[in-house]
Formats: sequence, structure tokens, C-alpha cells
Amino acid sequence: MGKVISIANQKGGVGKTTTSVNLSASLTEAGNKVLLVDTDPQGNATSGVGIDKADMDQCIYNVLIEDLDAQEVCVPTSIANLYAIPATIQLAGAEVELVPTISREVRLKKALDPIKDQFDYIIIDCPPSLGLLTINALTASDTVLIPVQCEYYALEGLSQLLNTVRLVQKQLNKSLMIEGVLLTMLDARTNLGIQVIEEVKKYFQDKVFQAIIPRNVRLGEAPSYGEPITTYDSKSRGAEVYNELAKEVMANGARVG
Ligand SMILES: Nc1ncnc2c1ncn2[C@@H]1O[C@H](COP(=O)(O)OP(=O)(O)OP(=O)(O)O)[C@@H](O)[C@H]1O
Ligand SMILES: [Mg+2]
Repeated sequence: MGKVISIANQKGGVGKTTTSVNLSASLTEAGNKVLLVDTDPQGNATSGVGIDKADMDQCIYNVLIEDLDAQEVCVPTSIANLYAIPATIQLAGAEVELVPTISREVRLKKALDPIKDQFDYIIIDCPPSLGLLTINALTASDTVLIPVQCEYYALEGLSQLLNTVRLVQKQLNKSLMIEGVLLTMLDARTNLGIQVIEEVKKYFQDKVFQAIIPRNVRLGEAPSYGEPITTYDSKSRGAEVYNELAKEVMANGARVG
């Protein structure tokens, strides 16, 4: 049974998609079969693994709203052993359309359960909000990985996210755990980065991954080529650190609970 990990933080631009794409690719490189699920109407994870959104007439929207089998929208990517369930702009309507539907919070879980055992890991890229799409992702997940950008106010908004995690644990998914907190976009030339690392470690202690993602030009460029860093520039520091993160995630164990 595959382990399902949501990559979530309602703050925009903290590295959720970069982490979803590159952690997925690094996990496949380490010998795993991985499914990347895009639940963000921006569809950045979809294009980040080289899928042309214009070619897609069906996406995660049809699964969530029209009960289409997840298998039907699961497509291979150009990376061996990496599959994706894409999102297109069509998904933008889902947040509102889900509201009056039955079991609106568990629709993604129900869709993924039948295909879970085909994969070692299922990585869900969440949108920058705590709405029903993120709730669906957390309800479907074994764990949540929280990227935190190394900048001023890094911890701002995290209590809201942790509150949502607690609510989901209480009402929808008792076994949801925190996979870890990932520090992203560290600019090693500034003291600020070091201060933020200390602050986040003080708050989350051993939940913080050893791997810290640096601000790396190659990581920023890779999405415009529709490639993860492991194929775009496998020798870059960005690729090395995402491989280190994948090792830590694998060491955390397969499925918990
Ligand atoms: N470590 C990094 N080094 C350089 N650029 C990065 C790094 N991580 C992310 N970026 C760039 O920063 C921007 C935001 O990153 P990303 O899209 O991963 O964040 P996000 O949390 O998914 O954003 P959103 O909330 O909009 O979904 C992107 O342009 C991405 O390419
Ligand atoms: Mg994103």
C-alpha cells in the first residue's frame, strides 16, 4: 500500500510545487513507483513534469466532481516510474462546486484508495489555501509535509495550518501525521536564513528535515523545461538536496498507521 503525503502550506510561493515535483522525481530515482497528484488549479505540478495542460480534456476535477475513476486520468510522465494525475484550470470551479456535494471532504480519499497499492508513494501538491481541496488532500493522506520558506514571517500562518491539521485529525482522518517541516529557498549569504532556521527548529524541533533546500537557480529554471531537477541538472546542488530529502522521507518509514 502506497504512502500518501500531502505537500501543504496555505502561504503562496513557499516551494510546495517545487518540492512535490522534485521529491517525487527523487523518490523514483531511488527505486520507487510514484504518483504525483496535482490539486492546484494553477496546474504547476502538472506542467512541471512535462504534461501539456492544453492536451488534457480530463483532470482531477472530473474525479472530484464527476466521480470519474482516478485510474482514467492517471498518466505516465517522461520520467520512468513517475505517474501523474493532472490539474487544469477547470479545477478552479471545484472549491465552490464541492460545497453542496455529499461527503465533500473525502472524495479524493475515495478516489485514491483503489489505486493506492499500485504505488510506493503518492505525493499530493496542494493549492495555497485551506479550502476544500486542501482538506480533501489531508483527508486522503497518511502524512503532511510542510514547506517553510526561509524568510521574514516564516512561521506566520503556520498555526492556522496546524489547526486545520488537528481538525482533520479529529473529524476526518485520525491517523494523519506530520511527515516533517522542510526549510526552502535558503539564501546562505544572509544571516536572516540562519535566524529563520533556528526559529523553525525551536518550534518544530525534530520534525524539521535535515535537508534544507537552498535558493538555486537551476531549481527555478527546471519547471520552464517541464522537467524535475533530477533530469534537468542532476549534478546541481538542488538535485542533491532533493535526493537527500527523499532519503529522509524513506527513512521515516513506509505507511504509518
Ligand atoms: N529552491 C528554490 N530555488 C530557486 N527558486 C525556487 C526554489 N523553490 C521554488 N522556487 C521558485 O519559486 C517560485 C515559487 O515556488 P513554488 O511554485 O514551488 O511554490 P508554491 O508554494 O507551490 O507556490 P503556490 O502557492 O503558488 O502554489 C517558483 O517560481 C519556483 O520555481
Ligand atoms: Mg504550487
